[in-house]
Amino acid sequence: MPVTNFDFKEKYRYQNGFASYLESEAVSGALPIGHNSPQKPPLGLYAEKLSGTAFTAPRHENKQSWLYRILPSCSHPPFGEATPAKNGQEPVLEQSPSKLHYIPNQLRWDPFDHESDTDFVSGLRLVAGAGDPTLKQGLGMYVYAAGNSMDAQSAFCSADGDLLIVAQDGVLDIRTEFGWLLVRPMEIAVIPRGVRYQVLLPSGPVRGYALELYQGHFQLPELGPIGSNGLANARDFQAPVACFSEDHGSIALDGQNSYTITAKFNNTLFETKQPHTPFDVVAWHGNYYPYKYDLGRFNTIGSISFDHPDPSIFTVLTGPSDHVGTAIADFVIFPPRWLVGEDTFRPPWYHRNTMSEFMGLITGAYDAKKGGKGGFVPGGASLHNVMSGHGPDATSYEGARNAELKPIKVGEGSCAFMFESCFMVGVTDWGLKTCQKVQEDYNEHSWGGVKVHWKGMAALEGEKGEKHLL
Ligand SMILES: O=C(O)Cc1cc(O)ccc1O
Ligand SMILES: [Fe+2]
Repeated sequence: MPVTNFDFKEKYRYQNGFASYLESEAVSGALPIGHNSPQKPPLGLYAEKLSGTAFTAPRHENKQSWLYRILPSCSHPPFGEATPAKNGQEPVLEQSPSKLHYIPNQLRWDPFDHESDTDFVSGLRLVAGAGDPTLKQGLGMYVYAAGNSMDAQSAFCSADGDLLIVAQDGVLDIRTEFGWLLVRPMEIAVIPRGVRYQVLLPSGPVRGYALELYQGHFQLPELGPIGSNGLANARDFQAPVACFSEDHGSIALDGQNSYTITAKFNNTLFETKQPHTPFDVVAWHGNYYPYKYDLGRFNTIGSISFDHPDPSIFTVLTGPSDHVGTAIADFVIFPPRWLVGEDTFRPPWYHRNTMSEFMGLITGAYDAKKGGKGGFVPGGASLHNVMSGHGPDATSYEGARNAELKPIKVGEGSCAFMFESCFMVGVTDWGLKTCQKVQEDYNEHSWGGVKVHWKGMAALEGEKGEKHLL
């Protein structure tokens, strides 16, 4: 049996702060003092650097960590093609632009099915995406559904990007090289490019959403005139503490290797087997590490006078492009909040956006869309691609148009979210057809009933006794 130190280490202790320079040692004395790579690192460990940016990236962007581990991560035979999952379920990752469907229609999905035969990796399904991980450009939008923990002797990693996981149903207990993250519904986690991890399901099946950012890293949005606090506060992000296992087998790469490492590389899965656990990091320091965040801690800001603000005020994390203010991907939430706007149509306005908007619902209902069968429901999704017109469904519009404008709290017990991207996204075959969740009557259901409120010129003339035509 692998010897672990879980029993005497508090498994769910975290270190707080966003993009902080952190350090953690599971055995005291494991971190070299004043050195990164001494001739003989303490306790017989290997020093290994994990870079999240080019070595020469400017200081304010530079991301890297030093890992002090029992064996270096290169100690494995070459990767080969991944063996098909035992249950025949395979992840859906295909993202070549020629295989994506670019369509101007508004799309909405019924809740994606729970799956019992999959684990987190085989249960990953690419729904939509843009760009190309080989060029470190673009993003992928996923849903996942898993009924099983990943094998205790396995790890997954992606060379394609940073994965932001939105837990919708069920708990993810994520073991990473840096330590453990427990991620419950209404929490998110970010696993940076390259970090090895294993997803366990302590309380049964899980379902959720994920966004892989092929380019750059997530950061907190600028706060501008909001000031120095608000939205997602840096101190509420939590990073793991070091936690390791001692099972290092024999160093020989002899074919008797028991630990499977699955690597996602250009949206293709590769696999190798090594005799030693990948979770052998005894200590680490740096600013490139996985983290989690409880969306309940979001400090929501809104209008206290009139008009519905842009949803950018709800940005939790942003993956910036090279063009200031234009995101490869924003992660935005719609948490419970007070609406007090005077003489204001309070739900989102009708609009067409140069950005694409993929939305999901973690729990509850969204104030611009009906729930219920055929509506926007938890575990489902919608996509309003570049310039696809959308807005409240007819019922929500009429309700808000006629509502008494007293202060009300919307979204009590609910949380929708949006992955907003500057790219036109293509939908996969799985997303459009195989999943069989696309709501054929989305347009009719939502906007088929929008009424004409325009009184007509004749009535206006009658009312005012003059022509309004210029
Ligand atoms: O389309 C949506 O429902 C998301 C959204 C919400 C909002 O408050 C303003 C703009 C917007 O795109
Ligand atoms: Fe929108």
